[in-house]
Amino acid sequence: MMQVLSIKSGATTKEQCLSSGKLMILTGPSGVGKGTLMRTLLQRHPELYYSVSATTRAPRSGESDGINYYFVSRTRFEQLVANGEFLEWAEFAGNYYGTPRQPVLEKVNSGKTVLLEIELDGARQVRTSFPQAISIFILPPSLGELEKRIRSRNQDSEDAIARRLILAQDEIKAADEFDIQIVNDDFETALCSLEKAIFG
Ligand SMILES: Nc1nc2c(ncn2[C@@H]2O[C@H](COP(=O)(O)OP(=O)(O)O)[C@@H](O)[C@H]2O)c(=O)[nH]1
Ligand SMILES: Nc1ncnc2c1ncn2[C@@H]1O[C@H](COP(=O)(O)OP(=O)(O)O)[C@@H](O)[C@H]1O
Repeated sequence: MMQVLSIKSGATTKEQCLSSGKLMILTGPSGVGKGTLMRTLLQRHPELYYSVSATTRAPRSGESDGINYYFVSRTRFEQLVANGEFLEWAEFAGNYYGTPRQPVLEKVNSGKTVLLEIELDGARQVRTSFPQAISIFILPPSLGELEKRIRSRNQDSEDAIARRLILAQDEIKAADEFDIQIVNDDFETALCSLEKAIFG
């Protein structure tokens, strides 16, 4: 089925013709388990395409450039914004994050299912540019459990944790804007719901 999409690129707007590819947006507060769900999903379904974002955040231990993120300086990120290289971008907890435009469009146009794991502001931008995108919000069983998970990861400073917990409350309030809500309480159950959302 052919779909005509309107893609906003900075000040310009252009139309793209997509074949059967699907664009899935996955959003949820920090620590809810998005990364863990994504990793497991990609292991089980290597045909899915995960969009690697650019960020100005410093790499965490175990993260690699080009795999988890493209780690760039603020200056470089701002150049990429100015060149219209991002499908969407946002500032989150003091750092920039953005989705490289070209690979996502190429993969969707070639019929692939593309997964974007992005925060709320970026998700809103993509939903405006791609109304056909399917958006999923991952919820924690409680705020207390969310804090436990962020801390158990043992990767963020107290300041980063505090910022993420404040942002989490606003993000959770927006869950109803999304097409599908999944509570990540039992991991396997959440993964199964995610698979249903993606594969129907
Ligand atoms: N808008 C936007 N958000 C992103 C992008 N990449 C990652 N994020 C989001 O940025 C937030 C922070 O990510 P990260 O620093 O890896 O922290 P974590 O969510 O606590 O693991 C998360 O909500 C991510 O989903 C992107 O390309 N664009
Ligand atoms: N269903 C779950 N139950 C308990 N712990 C979980 C669950 N899902 C993820 N976690 C743990 O929560 C922590 C945060 O998960 P992570 O995937 O890094 O979150 P996010 O990418 O959303 O910030 C990790 O230690 C992960 O192992």
